[in-house]
Amino acid sequence: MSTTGVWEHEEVVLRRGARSGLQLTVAAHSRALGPAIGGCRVRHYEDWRDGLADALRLAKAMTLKCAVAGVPFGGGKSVVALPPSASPELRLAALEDLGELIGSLGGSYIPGPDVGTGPEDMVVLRRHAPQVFCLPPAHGGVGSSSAPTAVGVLAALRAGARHVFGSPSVAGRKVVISGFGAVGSHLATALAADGAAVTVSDVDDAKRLRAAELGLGWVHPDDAPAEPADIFVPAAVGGVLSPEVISLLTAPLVVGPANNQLTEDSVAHRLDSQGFTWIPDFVASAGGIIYTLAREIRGLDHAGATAEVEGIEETTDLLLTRARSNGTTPLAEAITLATTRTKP
Ligand SMILES: NC(=O)c1ccc[n+]([C@@H]2O[C@H](COP(=O)([O-])OP(=O)(O)OC[C@H]3O[C@@H](n4cnc5c(N)ncnc54)[C@H](O)[C@@H]3O)[C@@H](O)[C@H]2O)c1
Repeated sequence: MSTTGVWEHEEVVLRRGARSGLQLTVAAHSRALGPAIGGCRVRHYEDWRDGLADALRLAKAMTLKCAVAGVPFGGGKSVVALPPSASPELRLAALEDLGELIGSLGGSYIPGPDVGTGPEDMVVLRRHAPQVFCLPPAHGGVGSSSAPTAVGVLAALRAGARHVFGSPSVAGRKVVISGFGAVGSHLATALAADGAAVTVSDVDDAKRLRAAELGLGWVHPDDAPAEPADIFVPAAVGGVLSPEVISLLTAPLVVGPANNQLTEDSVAHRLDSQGFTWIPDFVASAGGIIYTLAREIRGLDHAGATAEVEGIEETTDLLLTRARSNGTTPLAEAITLATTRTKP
């Protein structure tokens, strides 16, 4: 099972929105373990087919994420391909269209926020869809899952640090975080509080001031992978780990929340053979779904749900140990674990 293959999906629905005229995609990769869950991505693509490709890739990654996290759901994703500088009215019309499309699937795909959407947008989808995740607290949901996602990344990071440096502690370690957004800023403050020397990076240069206020270093995004560090944290967009970028990397441990970080699966072998330990993104970034499902489906309180997110440390530890003893990569071990769990 590769994470870059395209047509393995159970169901892919394409529709032109009646209100917006925009192209909508809902992809359900696998429902072997339960309904497909995954975020709703609303952004500009050069071509709507790039949005379709994104939905296919991301839905598959969600299948892996759910299976490794041990939650009874499958992988899905929805995408709205916006034109450049879409008006708020057009965006709202597209969300209404998408809600209607999701509603017509009868609960077999359940959306949550993703790039370009937030908890308030789930209120719009909920008008049509039987179920959504991460509604704002005022509407009965847990709201943004970026904080628990960061808790999960820190758990994976501790396991990685134990394997690479012999200690889970980040005190005195240099950490470079590429992407100073919702998850990246939670990570930066937590790691700095634990004694790490943190440098952040973002395409939005306006965030430089915030970094300085927090006493964090700053590096231009193009230079982030080459910045000398112990730990590199991809927390922006996917497709950042290419053979070219790896040739510049200095940090022996790479772990972060960005989805689909590798340009292709073979990059995992390249990372491994060049002495880097890369924790698969779908393992490290599962904190948001683990937390949200624990709260919204099982009714656990914040402490109980957070404790489940911390379990990512044990999962990561298991995968790294297996990779080391089997002479494989953490990606291969994670895919094996997911495949075992999703087999009929
Ligand atoms: N928020 C969650 O709960 C969650 C869960 C799982 C995975 N993720 C993934 O983690 C990543 C970060 O999520 P987020 O919620 O913090 O998103 P966000 O949009 O809040 O932050 C992303 C940041 O990355 C910056 N950025 C964009 N392109 C960049 C580039 N090329 N180099 C450097 N910076 C760049 C943006 O300006 C933004 O500040 C995304 O890939 C997301 O899909 C998030």
